[in-house]
Amino acid sequence: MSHAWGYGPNDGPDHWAEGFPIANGPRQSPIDIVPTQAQHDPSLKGLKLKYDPATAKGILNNGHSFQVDFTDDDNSSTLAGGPVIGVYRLRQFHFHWGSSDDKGSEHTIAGTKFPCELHLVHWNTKYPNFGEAASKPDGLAVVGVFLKIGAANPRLQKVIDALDDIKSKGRQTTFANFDPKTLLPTSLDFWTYDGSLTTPPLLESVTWIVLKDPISVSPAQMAKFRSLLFTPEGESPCCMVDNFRPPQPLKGRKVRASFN
Ligand SMILES: CCCSc1c(F)c(F)c(S(=O)(=O)NC)c(F)c1F
Ligand SMILES: [Zn+2]
Repeated sequence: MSHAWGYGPNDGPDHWAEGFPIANGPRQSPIDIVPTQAQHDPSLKGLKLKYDPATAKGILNNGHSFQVDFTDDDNSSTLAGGPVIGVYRLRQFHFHWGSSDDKGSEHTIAGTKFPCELHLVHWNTKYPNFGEAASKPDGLAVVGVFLKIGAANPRLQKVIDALDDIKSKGRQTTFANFDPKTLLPTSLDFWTYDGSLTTPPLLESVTWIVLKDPISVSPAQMAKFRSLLFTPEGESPCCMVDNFRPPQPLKGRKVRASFN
């Protein structure tokens, strides 16, 4: 039975538990991060991110978001340090955003929503491949970065310029020579907690690393995100907006901060 899911009134986050009962599990994501309730953990190491631009492969409209995929058959692009043990390989990055600037992020900060959130997905090299890792409690590490409305972000422009080629679901094109480190804020201060994928299959395999500082995005750049379609060519067009899951119950989890 196919578990078709989306973000609409009939297949959106309120319905996901029908096909994915883990949606009501103990470590679901995203969450509302309350800075005053996060505990500074001085034992947390600094994030070690090493990304080789040559590993950038392609950009795809997957019908839920768009993703930039990376070759992950060696340790050319990796995450280590921070809250994780060992080395995690970069698999892809993608975004979640709103239909207007007052919503769009998945994580929130003391109830504050951002217009967009970037996710960089990495998998633990103690497992043989991404698929195996995605099913293990320490299998994935996702770096989340908030985007806030401001000046146009030149670091986003190469991604934005590719969107015209992937307007509809299933469209993809090459996307070479890109260093995702250029998308990160100067400070790598972060909050971390144990969570899940925020889209089906909602696997509880993600160590979340949410950066404290946002990067900028302009209204015109956000308009380009919102010009994408959830739908394939030939179907009545449905704008790709509001592709975010709302915050989920913390269920006793602790959020740690790498900073004071
Ligand atoms: C079967 C997963 C394919 S890779 C992937 C993804 F495509 C995705 F969208 C998210 S997310 O939950 O939406 N954001 C963290 C992930 F975590 C992922 F690992
Ligand atoms: Zn995501």
